[in-house]
Amino acid sequence: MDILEVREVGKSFGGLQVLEGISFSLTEGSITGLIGPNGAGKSTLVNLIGGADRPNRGEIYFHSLRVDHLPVWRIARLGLVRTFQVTRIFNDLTLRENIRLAGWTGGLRGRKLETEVDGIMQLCELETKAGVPGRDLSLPEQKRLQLARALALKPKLLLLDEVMAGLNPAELDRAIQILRVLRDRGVTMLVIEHLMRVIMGISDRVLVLHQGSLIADGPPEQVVGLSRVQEAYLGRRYVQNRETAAANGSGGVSGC
Ligand SMILES: Nc1ncnc2c1ncn2[C@@H]1O[C@H](COP(=O)(O)OP(=O)(O)OP(=O)(O)O)[C@@H](O)[C@H]1O
Repeated sequence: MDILEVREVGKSFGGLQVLEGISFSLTEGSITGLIGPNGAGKSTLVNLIGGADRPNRGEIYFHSLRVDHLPVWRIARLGLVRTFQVTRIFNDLTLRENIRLAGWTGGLRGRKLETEVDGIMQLCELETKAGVPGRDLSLPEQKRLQLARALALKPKLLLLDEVMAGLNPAELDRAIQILRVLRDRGVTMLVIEHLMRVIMGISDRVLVLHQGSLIADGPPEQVVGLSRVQEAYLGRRYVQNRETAAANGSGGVSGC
């Protein structure tokens, strides 16, 4: 069953057309990677889906309910939650207070709120940091707190905007593992990420944006092998050289 439907969405800023004719659906319980070169329109698209901005054209449906005119807080209460590229946490509050505040904003109270916070800290491997102020957390801990805060809003669909940037390989593996657990619990995810290792490791499907249009949609291995996707990332000349090298039997370079 589809949890999200984006129908012919377009967005411009002044005279700049940033997104045009974007249409796709997300199946419940899936992880979809959203990739594309810098400036392709990925964050803008996620802003529109999460309600932080309005499309100029088209419609967005969450569980068949039209949401593109609703405020962020109402969309979040429906279970459509996004994280931000830049970590947004409260430095003066402890880690636990940061998560509790998010849960409170999402409508949880009393014992239910505390139990939820405990479960999220355990999942995100943050229990030992419960009393540490936001400002004293390491970057990986701040990233996991960002995810934890989003989870406290009880998302059905989670929009993750580059939550793994700056993590080392071991921390990436941990973060990927957490996302897999979330999927097993039924959370649908749309993941913006420049790290192909992450995209290839967790996505059931990959969407590719280039200059405001969707240029590919399919299983990860298939999508990264498409020459139009490699051209978008690496340029036409690079792809032509690579194809010539392959035809001459001189090997190739792995794409993207
Ligand atoms: N509020 C805004 N006003 C004007 N132009 C904007 C605004 N937001 C985004 N843009 C422009 O829209 C285009 C797409 O930006 P966007 O941030 O969505 O790309 P992106 O694919 O997320 O890039 P990156 O991978 O670098 O984060 C860029 O040309 C950007 O400068």
